[in-house]
Order: sequence, then C-alpha cells, then structure tokens
Amino acid sequence: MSDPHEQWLARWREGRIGFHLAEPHPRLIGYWAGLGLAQGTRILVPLCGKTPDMRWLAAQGHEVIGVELASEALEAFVAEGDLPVEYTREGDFERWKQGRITLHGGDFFRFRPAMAGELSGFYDRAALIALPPPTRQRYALHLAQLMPPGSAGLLIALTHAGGPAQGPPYAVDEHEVRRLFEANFRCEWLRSDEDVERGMCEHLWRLVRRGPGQAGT
Ligand SMILES: C[S@@+](CC[C@H](N)C(=O)[O-])C[C@H]1O[C@@H](n2cnc3c(N)ncnc32)[C@H](O)[C@@H]1O
Repeated sequence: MSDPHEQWLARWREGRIGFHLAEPHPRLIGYWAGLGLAQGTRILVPLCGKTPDMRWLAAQGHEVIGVELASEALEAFVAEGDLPVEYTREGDFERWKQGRITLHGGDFFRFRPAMAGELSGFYDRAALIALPPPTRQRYALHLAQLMPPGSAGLLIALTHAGGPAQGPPYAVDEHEVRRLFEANFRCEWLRSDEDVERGMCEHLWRLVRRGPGQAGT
C-alpha cells in the first residue's frame, strides 16, 4: 500500500491517530494573538484532521477553513459540535459548514484560492511535518498561492532528538523551514520546546506572506 492518500485514509479508518490532541495546542493559545489578526478574518487550517484548534480559532471570532483528505475526520469533528451542520458537494470536494467553521473534504493540493475566499491567516500544526520531503516543497508553494501578501500564520515544526528519522512525523529543521518558505514568507522563529519523553523538539514559527517584489534574501 504505497498510495500516501490511502495510507492516511487507512489510519483514520483504523483509529491510528496518535497525532490527534483532545485539547487546543498551548502554543496556538499562547501565540495566536501576536499575529494581530482581527475578529471576522478568515483562517486556513491545512491538513486539519479533527483538531479542536479549529474550534478554538472560531471562538476567537475567526472564520475557519479546514482542508482534510479523510471525510471520517471531518464527520467526527462536526459530530462533536453543537451547531447545525450544512453539507454540500462541489466538484472533488465535500463540504461541511458548522457555525464559523467550513471544512473541505479533499486533497489540499487541489484546493484553490477561489474555494478559500479572502484568507488572512493560517495555522499549521502537524501538516508540513506529515508530508514526505518532495511533497513538502509542493506544500510550501501551494500555501504561498493560497495566502495573500500581508497574511500571517503560525507553523509548528519538529525535529527528532536522535537526528533524522522516518516519518511521519518528519523532522523539519530551521534550515529546511527557511529553504521551503523564505522566498514567499518572512520566517521568524519564536521558540523551541523539548519533549523529552517523545524524544522530539517542537519549533514554533511565525510566517508572514511577502508582497510582490519582497523576495527573501
Ligand atoms: C498528522 S495529521 C495532523 C492533523 C491536524 N493538523 C492535527 O493537528 O491534529 C495530518 C493530516 O493530514 C491529512 N492529509 C494528508 N495528506 C493530505 C492531503 N493531500 N490533503 C488533505 N489532507 C491530507 C491526513 O489525513 C491527516 O489527518
């Protein structure tokens, strides 16, 4: 079974979702306000799974746009919410809308700017680091296509204590974050946190989308 999409769908079917956290991520709670994004602005959560981070963002007054391959994850997410759900299909994508949260079920790389609407921010936890090396370059470019100049986001990357290891999660160090994103985003490292038990270190970044003519150095 080498199809990466099928591998993720199988994980969801079989409940192998150790990456899922029941509570909003502490770094999201601690650092989101620092981006200065107003209430009502629209935030993209790529490869969202069923993370409660989306409900936390909606509770801050944002419109939230999640994109996820596994419908199972998105069905589980809306089932945990209290508000009524509107379900539609559009081309390759299924769509669930619940309050301020709209979930697009399908391949992130087929998700187009017109489907997202005017985005102001993004939040990536366990999205970039879920992808193998060649796909990460594609991801960084696709994110840049979706995010307009001046928009900003948080990225949580990760390294393994013992050096590179097979993923997911894949190790993505500072050098790689800058190599992938610097051309289109100003990258600012915010902090690193070691998780001794898991032998990993999480790195928090703020990324700001550059405008035309502001290419990275
Ligand atoms: C490690 S999980 C992280 C989920 C979520 N961000 C979280 O913090 O719980 C990565 C997710 O990406 C989804 N995924 C993988 N490839 C994808 C793609 N091409 N398009 C959309 N979702 C994808 C998987 O199904 C999985 O739910």
